[in-house]
This record gives sequence, structure tokens and C-alpha cells, in this order.
Amino acid sequence: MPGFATYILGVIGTLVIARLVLSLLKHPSLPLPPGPKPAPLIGNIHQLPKSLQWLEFYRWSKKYGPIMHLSMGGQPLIILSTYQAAQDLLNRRGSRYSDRPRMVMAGELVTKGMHMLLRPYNDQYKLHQKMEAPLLTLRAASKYRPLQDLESQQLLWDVLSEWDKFGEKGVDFHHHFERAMASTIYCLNYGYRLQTGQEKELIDAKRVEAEFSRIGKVGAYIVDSFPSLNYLPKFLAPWKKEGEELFELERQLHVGNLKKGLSNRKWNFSKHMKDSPEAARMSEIELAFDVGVLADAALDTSTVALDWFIVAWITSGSRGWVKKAQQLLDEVVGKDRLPSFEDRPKLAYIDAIASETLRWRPVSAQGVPHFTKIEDEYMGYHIPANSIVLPNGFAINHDEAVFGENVDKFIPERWLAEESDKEHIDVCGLNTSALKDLPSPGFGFGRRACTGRLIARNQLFIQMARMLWSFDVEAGVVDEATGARHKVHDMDYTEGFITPPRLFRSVMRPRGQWVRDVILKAGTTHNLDHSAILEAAKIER
Ligand code: HEM
Repeated sequence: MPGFATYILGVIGTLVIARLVLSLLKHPSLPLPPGPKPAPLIGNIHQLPKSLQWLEFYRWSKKYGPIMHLSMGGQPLIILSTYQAAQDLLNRRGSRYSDRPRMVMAGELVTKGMHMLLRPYNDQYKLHQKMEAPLLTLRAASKYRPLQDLESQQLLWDVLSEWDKFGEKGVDFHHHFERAMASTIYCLNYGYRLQTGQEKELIDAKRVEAEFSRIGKVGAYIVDSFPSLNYLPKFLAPWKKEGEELFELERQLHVGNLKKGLSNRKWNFSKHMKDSPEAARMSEIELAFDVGVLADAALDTSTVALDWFIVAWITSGSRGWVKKAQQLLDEVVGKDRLPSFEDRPKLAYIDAIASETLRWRPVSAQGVPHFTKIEDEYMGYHIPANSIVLPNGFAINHDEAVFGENVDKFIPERWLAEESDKEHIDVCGLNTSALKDLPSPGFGFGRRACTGRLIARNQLFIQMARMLWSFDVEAGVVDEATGARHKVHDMDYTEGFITPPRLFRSVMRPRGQWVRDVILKAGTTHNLDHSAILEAAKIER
């Protein structure tokens, strides 16, 4: 359709020129932050690599410094590459930097302004956050641990069963991590568990997540760079039909789940939120999206972190950290029961492994973009109003000034504190006095930082502790058809807003007969009634 292409190019050309003229009319006294030289009109768009953009940005930061400016066809993009810069702007100047960029496809067409992660920072956003907050405090997170205990017991049963079935052909660990997290969050959200990981709700949720990761990538849709294109009629804007279909998929999933949650006799997040004073000021579909987005946000992130944990185990475990963790687990737990949350104060090393996983391979290597409507100054540079501000997740988590030397290496010890006389254990059992007070940029920044991080941390602790206690994970990717092994590479990323490793099956051999005995004795949890756990977890008003 050459006519259509010429028309679109014409519209884009006009928009770019208009933006350029506007930017030339303003003469800030300070220079823009450095960055690769932009071309006329299109700016730096042509220099963006097709894959692993964040890695290229990281390389550029070595040349241009902690703050860079790119022009995306006139749209300023500020990239922050050190923890200090992200802390100074996104945390300390949070009132200015907590907005989100306008994302026409993901934010407006596909989720109609109801996606919590994409909402602009305004009163409506604060209302939604206020509704969710009581369910996500440290004390609240501590009450969900019995459920995480149950689901991680099931995880071990599932992994062992698959090992017994497929042996050297390997275990699809990703599937089991995903089921365990999905079941935990669906049980909290809606009161029902997911036993197989093949349930329709989860399949739809995975499609929603995969689409979100695809459409949320910088530059995925032309209309995100040039929002005025959305005024085009439908027949000239093919993305609109796609947006409608994806919205419908997400609407049905979230509204259907909310209905299940509300009609469930057991306590759950849907009921708690529905009864809140804030919910009285929003529609049913808005509420459904809030609860649904909590599930979406939990699902992929925690699973991706656990997938990278397995990659770290295979590619660097022989350097000693796996052996150290397993020796500690054997000392603290012994060989006749599973590790539990009660052991956590003595297992700070496992929490160090979790922190190192999130640092070494952040769940979103590109980082989650913030936005500022107000112009600003930083380090002698001008930050224009209406800039997208992207904390580069990979760069910040590899900041030597914060995390010390050898940031490319997986070293849990970097999180361990000197021995102290005063022990401090938090209400979730985390031994904070045994761990250094280092930041966790993997959970984002300032007022937009991840609200589910405490639940996530508990999930990572119990699953990592139990996997390390139970199995030896052996080097090698197992080809499902042939059973042949290949080498695992620790930079074998897939593309997207969330950045998982390329998936594979892996050999997960029980460490001994005692492991088999304990897992089989604990048994499958499918027949256990989780009502009592949910009732005990109930958050009172
Ligand atoms: C290892 C697991 C997780 C990681 C690494 C993670 C990471 C993140 C990151 C980087 C952000 C964006 C922060 C920013 O913009 O600065 C975020 C936002 C969010 N996360 Fe998580 N997350 C995890 C688990 C969870 C869980 C378990 C939940 C829910 C129970 C959750 C709920 C949310 C929500 C609702 C937001 C949106 C916050 C907002 O925009 O105001 N996350 N998360």
C-alpha cells in the first residue's frame, strides 16, 4: 500500500518538524546531557540497536557518563546509568519524576488507562495505590508465608515427579516456578489455586503478559513515538484493531477472575479491595484491572528471577556459592525436614543469593520508564519538560560504586554484613543485621517502586532455599527431543520489557535419598484445604 505509507510518512514528517521547531524556540541556558550525535529530524532513532537496547545504552554510558540524552524524533529520552543519578532524580525528586510516559498502545488502547504500572501520577493513581497498600505491607506479607510454604512444597513435589519421569532429559523448571507463583497470587487475589499450570486463566494471563512485554518495549509501535497518529481513522491505523482485541482478552480475564474472587467464600484480595472506601469511587472494571494487574505484575517477574537463579547456578555455581549454601542448609535444617521460614534468621546467605540474582540479572534489564512534565537541572545539564526518564536496569545494577568489584560475577557475599552484636530480624524472618544495607534497584525507584516486593522477597527466599536443599542442578541445557546437552550462556537473554533467559530444560538430581524421603513424606498439597490459611491471612481494617 504505497499510498498509505506515503500518507503516514507525511504525517510523521509534519509532527517531527513541529516538535523540532518547538524545541528550537526554547533556549535553555544549560546544555542537554551528552549522548550520541542525533541526525536531523529523526534524532537517534536510527542508532537504536534492534535487540538488547539496554546493553548498548550501558556501553554508551561508559563513554557519555551517568546521564545521557537521546532524541526519539524530537521526544527527549534521558537515560540514567548509575544508582546515584537514579536516586537523586527518581527518589529524591520523586514529586517531579513519578509520572509515566504516554504509551498509546499499551496504556490507552490495550488497557484503557486502567493499568496500575502505566497510570499517570495523579489523584486517581493515589486512590488506587491507597486501596492496595494495606495488603502489601511488611506485616501483611508475613501473613502470606504459610501459603508460600504450601506452594513451594508443591514445587518440590512437581520437580521431583518430573525428574522421576524424564530423568536426564531434564525438568522444565520454568513451568514449575511459574505455576507456584501463579497459584500463590491467584489464591491471594481470588481464593483459588492453580494445580497444573495449564488452567485457562493462566494461559490467558500468560498471553496478556507476553503481549504486554512486547508492546511495552520502547519503539514497538510508531503511535507511541507520535501519539497524534492515533487521531487517524481506523482503516489508516491498523494498531487500533489489535488494541481492541487485546483489551477484550484482558477485560475478560480480569473481570471473570474478579467475579470468581467475590463469589468465593474464602477471604481474598478481591473481597478486601471491593469493601474498601476507595473502591466505592471506581467502576467494577477498574477494580478488576487493579486486582488483575497485581497478579500479572507478580507472575512474570518472580518467575524470571527464579529462572536466572538457575542460570547462575549452572554457570557459576561451581565457584562455590552453591556448595556453601547447601552446607549451611544441611547444618541449619538437617536432613529430615524441609527448610522453612522459621529457619530464615539463620539463612541470611539465601537472602543474599536472592538479592544477588535480582542484581546480576535484573528482571527488567531495560528498566521501567518514568516521566517528568517539568523541566529540571542535574549535574549542570538541562532536562527538558516532558522527558522520558529511563533508569537503565542493567547499568544501575552493575554500578561498581555501589556493588563493588566484579559486578559481572555472581557473588552473594557482596550482600553480607560484618558480624554485629545487635541482631535484627524483621517480621518476615529476614535477618537484616546480617545483610548490608545496599539498595535494590531491581524493584524500581521512588514513589513508583514495586509495591509487591515484600511478597516477592518471601517467595524467592523459600523457593531458593528449598531448591538448594533438595537438588543438584547440573550444567547443560537438555534438548527435549534428544536429551543432548548444550552449554548455558549467562547472557542468553530474550527480548522484551521483562527480560527472561532463553528457556531450557535442566537436570535436577535429588541430592540424596533423604531428599526423596522428605518430599514424598510431605506429599502433594493438591488435597489440602487452603481456606484456613486465607482466613488466617485476613487483613483487618
Ligand atoms: C522478583 C519480583 C519482582 C520484581 C523484580 C519487580 C519489579 C518491579 C519494577 C522494576 C517495577 C517498576 C518500578 C518503577 O517504575 O520504578 C514494579 C512495579 C510494580 N510491581 Fe513489581 N516486581 C516483582 C514482584 C511483584 C509482585 C509479587 C507484585 C504484586 C504482588 C508486584 C506488583 C507491582 C505493581 C502493582 C507495580 C506498579 C507500581 C506503580 O507503578 O506504581 N511486583 N515491579
